[in-house]
Amino acid sequence: MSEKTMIDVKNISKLYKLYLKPADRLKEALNPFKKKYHNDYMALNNISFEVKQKEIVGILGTNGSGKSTILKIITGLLTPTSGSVNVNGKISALLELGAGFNQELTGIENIYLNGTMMNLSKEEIDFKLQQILDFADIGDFVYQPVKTYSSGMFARLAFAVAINVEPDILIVDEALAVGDMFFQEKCYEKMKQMVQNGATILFVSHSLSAIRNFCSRAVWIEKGILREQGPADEICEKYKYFIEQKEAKTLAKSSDIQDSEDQFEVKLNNKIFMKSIKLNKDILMTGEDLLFTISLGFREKELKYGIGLIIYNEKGDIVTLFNTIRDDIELNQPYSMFNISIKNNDFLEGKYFISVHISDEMAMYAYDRNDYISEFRVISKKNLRGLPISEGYFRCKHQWEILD
Ligand SMILES: Nc1ncnc2c1ncn2[C@@H]1O[C@H](COP(=O)(O)OP(=O)(O)OP(=O)(O)O)[C@@H](O)[C@H]1O
Repeated sequence: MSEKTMIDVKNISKLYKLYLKPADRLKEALNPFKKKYHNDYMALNNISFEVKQKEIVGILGTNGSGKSTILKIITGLLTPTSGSVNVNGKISALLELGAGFNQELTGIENIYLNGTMMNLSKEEIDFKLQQILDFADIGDFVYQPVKTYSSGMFARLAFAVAINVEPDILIVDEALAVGDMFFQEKCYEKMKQMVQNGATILFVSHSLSAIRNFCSRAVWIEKGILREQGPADEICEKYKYFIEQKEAKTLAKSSDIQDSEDQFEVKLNNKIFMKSIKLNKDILMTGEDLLFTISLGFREKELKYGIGLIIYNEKGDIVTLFNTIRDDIELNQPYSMFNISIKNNDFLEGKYFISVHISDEMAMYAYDRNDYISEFRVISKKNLRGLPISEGYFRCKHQWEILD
């Protein structure tokens, strides 16, 4: 492996000033006695790491730990409060879905817009256009404004552009999470090829299995502090154990919580945020009813939104998900409480982790994301001989027909 350093992050810190009300900013600026109207918040605290050429480095950490902030600093979208970043080559970044795209322009126009931003000439983009369209594979939608795209289509186009502009460094922030499995596989394959040809990849994901299978090394950032870095599987093991302990504590706390109490710290910037999630049971048998109750808070009333509940297994793979957008349920006014019920659950033996995402109605922008915020344990039902009724994570409802 080449030893050339492609990204050198040195002692990066990022301090945010948190104002309770927008007016406080002005009050502070005008106060003759320099009275402080804000709280300091260290989103990143003295982070250092290097990424060498042809490495695939995964960044992990719980929600709000600073993963996106460090990526934005590396790509130059944010300036650090202190420290320095040296980048050796052309970066192509897939950060928030939608960043770098103009919603009013068509897919094709956006390809040209993005190509130009990556310093490609019109001729170079003409040359790559077919490749990009083939990879995105979204048919005639490329002639429609991207605001009409589903989040999956959007991810396809954004990804197709990002990898086809031949970057030295590709930075991917959770962008693949919205794509379908087939497309994800295609992207992983393409990224592996890029690395063989000399590219370097920095990759944020909440999926431990994605980091374990895809990355050579991992950097774990927790609450703004670099907790560990090293071989991906080693760091994933440590992180998994950390999450388990953390969730055990959350669960113990959540069973004491009464109705009106907010389970999570209030997020000052979110227009919509999750206040709590409750489960009717945290240990249950296959076949019992499962009920999730999610309560939300709103800082704005005129919003369209969607809620998704994702269930992961212990490896971090998605077992299933429920999403109002995918279920064609329109939410266009503040509703403070939601029940999701699963009758006669089909889960098999194991521990399952829950994430709750609240997004805009296109699932492009996350108002609030709470990953691994709760869990439940399922005990498999046994058959008459005492054997578990099946193996795996899920047993579909089915019927045997004996025909002869
Ligand atoms: N513009 C901002 N002003 C104030 N605080 C901010 C701002 N942007 C981010 N933060 C805070 O900085 C912290 C780090 O945010 P960041 O988005 O980098 O976390 P993350 O690890 O990417 O989280 P997630 O996994 O939820 O995407 C969070 O607590 C967030 O609320």
